[in-house]
Formats: sequence, C-alpha cells, structure tokens
Amino acid sequence: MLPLPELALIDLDGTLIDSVPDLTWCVNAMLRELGLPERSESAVRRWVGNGVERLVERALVDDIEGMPEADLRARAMPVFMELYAAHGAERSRVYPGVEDGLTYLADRGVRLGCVTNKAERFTLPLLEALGLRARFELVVSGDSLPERKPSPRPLLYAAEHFRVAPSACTMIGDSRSDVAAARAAGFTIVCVSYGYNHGKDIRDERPDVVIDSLADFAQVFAAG
Ligand SMILES: O=C(O)COP(=O)(O)O
Ligand SMILES: [Mg+2]
Repeated sequence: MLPLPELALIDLDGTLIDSVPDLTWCVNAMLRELGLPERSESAVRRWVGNGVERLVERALVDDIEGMPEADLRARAMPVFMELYAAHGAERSRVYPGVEDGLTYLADRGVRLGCVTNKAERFTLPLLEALGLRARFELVVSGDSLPERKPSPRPLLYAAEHFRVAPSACTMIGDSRSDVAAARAAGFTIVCVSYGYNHGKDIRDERPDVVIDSLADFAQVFAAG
C-alpha cells in the first residue's frame, strides 16, 4: 500500500481515455490523402505516448524509431492536425472505473491534475467532450512547458502549483514515460495494466503498484 497522496497527477491517453480509435482513424485519413498505405490500430497503439507529432512521424515511416524526410513530414503534419482537431473525440472512450476512481480520490481531499504529452489544443476539447475537464484543477499538456514526460518538469511544475512536496504526490499512468518522470520527480507511481506503453508490459518498468482499473484505489492507498 502507498500513503494517500495530497496530489494525484493522472495521464490522459491509455490511462483515462482510450484515444487510439480516433488517432487511428485520423492517421489513416492522413495517409490516404498523402497516397500512403494505411496502418493497423495495434500499430498506432504502440506509437502513442510521445505526443501527436511523434505519432505522425512513426506512422509515416511505419516504424517506432523512424523519422520521415523533412518535406513529407512538413506536408503531413498540418493534414493530421486539422483532421484530429475535427475528429479527435468521436470514437474515444473513458475507460471503465475512471469515474469511480476520480470520485474516490476527490472524496478524500486529494487534489487532481492531468499531465499528458498530448498538445493542449487537443487535450482540453477531448477532456471536455468526454466530461472529464471539471475533474481536474490543473491540466498540463505536452506543449504547455518546454519539456514533457519523461522529463520530471511537468510533474514538478504541478507540485509547485499546488504547493505540495513531491514526496506527497503520486503519478498515475500507463507508460514508461510516466514511470521515468515520476521517479525523477520523487513521486510515487501507480500504473494501469490496460494502457499502451508501446506494446510492452508496464510491470517491466517496476512502478510501485500496477492496477487493472482506477476503481481499485481502495486497495492501493492507505486511508488517512
Ligand atoms: O502521446 C500523446 O499524444 C499523449 O500521451 P499521454 O496522454 O499518454 O501522455
Ligand atoms: Mg499514456
């Protein structure tokens, strides 16, 4: 068990929301427009987590480590951005257990923030569309600060905003970037087993706790 934190920062894609159906639809609409082959939803699932630009780069070359030529990248980026702005919240769903988990923490006085690598122009409308925006006192997106996860910067920024010591904060996420950012910030780290993490088992990253649903917080945090 972990002590109940004063502040919980929760990741978006793969933790609160299954955003891959919309991301896949937009990636494939973009690829069609560019005359390139479509990619599978399971490939897109592996590529999410380092921001939408990195997703587009990976999709263009069909490789998680790859980088497209500059002019293809420059043509693709605005096409994807326009598609995702218009179609980012049509097929995405809040994971089961999320509402209960957020209520559990809020009822116990835990302050809540969302920290994602998704760009702000997509993050806020998505949270709004799926009814989660009002749950969070602070949202830090992938382009809110000069650095994003796995940097500890967004986590430390949020801790300072709430004037809570990092040792009283927990990060809740699905990927190795969440674990690395939390460790470097001095937060505890709880991971969900159902998220993306680039197709790898998140247990390999040795988070403090792994849960199958945010509804399981009663088994994670010692009350009081
Ligand atoms: O890669 C993204 O765009 C977002 O990923 P995250 O919400 O899991 O940080
Ligand atoms: Mg994530």
